[in-house]
Amino acid sequence: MHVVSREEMRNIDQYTIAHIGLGGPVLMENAGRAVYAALEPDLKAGEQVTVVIGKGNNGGDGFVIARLLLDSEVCVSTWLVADPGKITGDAAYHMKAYLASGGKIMQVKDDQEGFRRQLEQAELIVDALLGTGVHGAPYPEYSAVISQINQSKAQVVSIDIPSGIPASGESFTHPAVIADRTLTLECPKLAQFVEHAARCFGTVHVLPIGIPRLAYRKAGVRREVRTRADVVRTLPVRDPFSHKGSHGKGLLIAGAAEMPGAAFFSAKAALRSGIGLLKVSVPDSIKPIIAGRLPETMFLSRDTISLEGLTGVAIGPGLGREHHVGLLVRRIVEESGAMPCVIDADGLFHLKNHLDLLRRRNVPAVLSPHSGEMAALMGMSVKDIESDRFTIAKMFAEKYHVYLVLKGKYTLVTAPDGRQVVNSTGNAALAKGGSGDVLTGILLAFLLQHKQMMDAACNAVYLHGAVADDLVGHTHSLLDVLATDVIDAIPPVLHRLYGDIGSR
Ligand SMILES: NC(=O)C1=CN([C@@H]2O[C@H](COP(=O)(O)OP(=O)(O)OC[C@H]3O[C@@H](n4cnc5c(N)ncnc54)[C@H](O)[C@@H]3O)[C@@H](O)[C@H]2O)[C@@H](O)CC1
Ligand SMILES: [K+]
Repeated sequence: MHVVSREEMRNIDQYTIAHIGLGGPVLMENAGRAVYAALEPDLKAGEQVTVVIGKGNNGGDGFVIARLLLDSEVCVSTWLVADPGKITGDAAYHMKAYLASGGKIMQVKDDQEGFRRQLEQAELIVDALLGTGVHGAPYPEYSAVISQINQSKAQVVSIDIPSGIPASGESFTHPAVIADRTLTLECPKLAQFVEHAARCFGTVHVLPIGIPRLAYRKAGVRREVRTRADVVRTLPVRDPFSHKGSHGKGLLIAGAAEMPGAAFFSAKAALRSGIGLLKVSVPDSIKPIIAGRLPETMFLSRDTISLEGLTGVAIGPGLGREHHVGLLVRRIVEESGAMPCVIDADGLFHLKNHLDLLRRRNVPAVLSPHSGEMAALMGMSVKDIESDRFTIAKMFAEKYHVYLVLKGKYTLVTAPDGRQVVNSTGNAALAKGGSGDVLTGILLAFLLQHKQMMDAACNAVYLHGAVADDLVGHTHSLLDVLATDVIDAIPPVLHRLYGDIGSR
């Protein structure tokens, strides 16, 4: 499933209308029908439904929905923020069809009191005020209606996007509808995955409206949401004649005297994610503790690290920030140029003023910062990163020729060529020390087993989140999931994913 900016959505719509020949009114009818079908199961006879309509095509969708509601058992009332005489194009087409079907229109500006009473009675509000076409802060008459909607006790369902939200995920301070549910048309818009805006969406359902995939290709959209089907299609399948050397020989450089856990979490997660052979390098002082708990691994002393015979490396979790550690990180990044190299946590810290090393590698490195680490790498604030994740990630990955795994509620994986994938799994249980170390281990293991690095990174992130979802969905709460729980719960989730591969 693609994720689009406002301009990309407009280009997709235009291509579909101009070159595929599905007219604007047809797409609008499809949109309205899809929304109606999503609403229908919850509609109750006699329920007060208020459809609030703006001047553009989002309002046009509202007219289709209102027309279909006329023939249902609910009591529908339709309110316009714009002057009906100023409604044009496809929206006017559907306004006429609505009126000709027996529908009535009220204008908010003509009956403010009536509108206020209507919102008080309403059980469901359909927000078709503004969609992807909004520019800047909603005009005053729209802002007033938005705040009335937000004060109402009714359930609010926004069509395509909560009104007022800039679709491309730009930061904003103006009012926007806070929806209980958003019925997004055709495909998610960037704003859905950007924190401030994302909080306004409520539950999201994406409703196809019949746009052919060719239109996305023509519009050059290269951003997707990772689905379970994508993971099942791309997970590596083991050759029955394979041996341990076929599944990667990895080295993990992690841990410090005061941070032994990080090395353990990464190593154990790599082992649980299928790595063939794993060597671990930790300081000698903590080796006895780690070795006792990881009998499946071999150990390399920090003083004699060599990459010979290895097929991949991960460096960073719990490494510490001393000067000599920085030298090691930079040496490894340079020497591992011909194999995948995952860099996380303190590894990223030590790279901050040496990012050019990344560009010299033959095999792109995989960096997995959270927003704080990304902010430090870029010399920006976390807020700046959060408000423009997609652009910053793309710029960074292209500039330094890396796979960037920008962690967060919607972890975003960006390839060196700018392709982007938004992860769809995971929850706030992962907001805890140790979670990132687990991901580093899964990343290392998957990079050494997948054909494509992008698939490896996306599948690792998906699995990590899916395990947390599985735990919280069955036996745990958002509070009590530990890194060790995530590692231990990898097997049942992988088991089910591999169960689905049989039929691929
Ligand atoms: N063929 C298409 O383009 C389709 C569009 N669809 C719907 O159309 C929407 C996009 O339609 P539009 O591009 O007409 O735009 P919108 O309906 O999102 O809003 C733009 C309208 O609001 C006005 N406007 C712009 N900035 C404003 C502001 N700050 N305050 C108040 N009004 C403002 C503009 O004059 C324009 O009339 C989508 O979100 C979707 O709901 C769907 O019907 C599917 C087909
Ligand atoms: K809307």
